[in-house]
Amino acid sequence: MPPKSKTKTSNTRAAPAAKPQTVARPDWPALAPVSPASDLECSSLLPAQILTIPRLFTSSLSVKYVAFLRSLPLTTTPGRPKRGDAVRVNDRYQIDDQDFARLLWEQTALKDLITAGEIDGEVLDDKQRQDLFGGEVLGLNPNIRIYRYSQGQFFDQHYDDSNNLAFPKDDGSSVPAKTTWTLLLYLTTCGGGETVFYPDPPSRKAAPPPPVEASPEVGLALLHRHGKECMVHEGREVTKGEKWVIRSDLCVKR
Ligand SMILES: O=C(O)CCC(=O)C(=O)O
Ligand SMILES: [Fe+2]
Repeated sequence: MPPKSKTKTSNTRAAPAAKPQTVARPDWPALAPVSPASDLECSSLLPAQILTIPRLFTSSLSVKYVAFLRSLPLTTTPGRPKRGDAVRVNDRYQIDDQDFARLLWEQTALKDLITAGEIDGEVLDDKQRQDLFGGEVLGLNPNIRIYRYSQGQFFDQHYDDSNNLAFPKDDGSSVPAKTTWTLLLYLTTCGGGETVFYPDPPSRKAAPPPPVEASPEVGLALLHRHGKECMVHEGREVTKGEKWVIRSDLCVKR
């Protein structure tokens, strides 16, 4: 059952990423057709905390991906989470795939939109962009996670941690990096399944601001700040259909 109360759980975290599988890379379908960055917009759902890019994946690409992702060996959440880990009830596949992370970054409009730093129609300068993304953006975390939530499945309230990694460069070397924002790319529209964020009250005595909800939409990319400045959030129970998500993170130089 999903949580009844919407009160904030103080220190629940998403379980740390499991060790990437040492299996062959999936034969990911070509990332086409995609819309050019000039046809898309990056807007704030909550300024400096949550960004959205509708139609990052076209609907035909999303449909193609869902059909392909079904063929992957997804694993249903193992029973009880470890102490302190959030309850997540869904089917998941995870792989360390730097080539796919690079394609997802470069062949969709993501790289152009994020590095151009045009948000809500305003172009950020270098300093503003680095402040927003937590440093010099390198690309996407090679740790790719695929989620399928069927009816009744959900991801309980938690925070997402920032992780350190060695970010792979084209020449085979790597740069010290850390993750600063979560990327959720929704491939389907479903009943329920909203990703809901609970902003902190401005002071201890103030009433908590209303939650901010994002409903899964075909091809919609959502980015949210994580690590120290992560808001408590959850994936609400899916009530109809299936919710498919590709998850990665923005990486910056450490
Ligand atoms: O599926 C969702 O809506 C939320 C996923 C999430 O919070 C996570 O991957 O950490
Ligand atoms: Fe999360």
